[in-house]
Amino acid sequence: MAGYAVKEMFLTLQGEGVQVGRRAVFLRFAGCNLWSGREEDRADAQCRFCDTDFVGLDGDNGGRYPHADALADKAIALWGDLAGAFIVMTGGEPLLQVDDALVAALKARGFETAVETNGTQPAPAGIDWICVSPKAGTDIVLRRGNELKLVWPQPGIDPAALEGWDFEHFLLQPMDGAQLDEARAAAIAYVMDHPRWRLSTQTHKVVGIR
Ligand SMILES: C[S@@+](CC[C@H](N)C(=O)[O-])C[C@H]1O[C@@H](n2cnc3c(N)ncnc32)[C@H](O)[C@@H]1O
Ligand SMILES: Nc1nc2[nH]cc(C(=O)O)c2c(=O)[nH]1
Ligand code: SF4
Ligand SMILES: [Mg+2]
Repeated sequence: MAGYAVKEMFLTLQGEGVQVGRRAVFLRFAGCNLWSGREEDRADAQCRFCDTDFVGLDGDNGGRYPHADALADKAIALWGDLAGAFIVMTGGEPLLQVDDALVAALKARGFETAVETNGTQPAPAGIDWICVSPKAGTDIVLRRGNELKLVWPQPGIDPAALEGWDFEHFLLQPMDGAQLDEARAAAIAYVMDHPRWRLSTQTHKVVGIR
């Protein structure tokens, strides 16, 4: 179907990664290629630890946007009349939907653009900040960008094997879920032994914002 399927769009602070703490519009696209988003499918999905509801168009400012200008107009309205407009495109898997027209429409409104992606899809040119978060057992085509943010622990991925990829920053993000305390301890221990890597905490969950 034509246009962009958006789960939700809201103003918050970037909670993760090297850009943590920045005021940002979050544009969450509906749908992902590694999980249907239905709980009954989780155990058989390629990505089984997802912390996000990306199903449907029913969130704040969600819906089907017919063209890039409509989506970019809503995004800049959410940012408001301040300098330094910054947008993070996420999902779901944003690179199933982000295209040249959307990147151009966001830039025309003054946005600096960022994307959070699982790396299985190529990225259109012109995105200012690319965060790739690889998932074990998937074919990663996007092996360059600004930050590589690996959810940890993930059996089947050796961080050392990723260090040759073309990223400025390498981060381990503890896997949220029933074993979060153990995951955080494991991530800290890994970083203490491997200083090329740094810890990414999901700060939005700690401070109580979206
Ligand atoms: C919900 S994903 C959406 C973007 C894209 N599909 C991806 O996976 O990168 C956003 C970020 O949250 C991370 N994430 C998902 N579930 C998580 C969990 N249970 N604990 C920690 N990080 C998680 C992902 O790895 C990714 O970096
Ligand atoms: N505040 C906040 N920061 C985030 N950084 C990445 C997120 C995501 O779900 O992609 C996220 C999110 O959901 N909320
Ligand atoms: S790839 Fe991203 S959006 Fe898709 S299921 Fe995994 S963490 Fe969730
Ligand atoms: Mg999130």
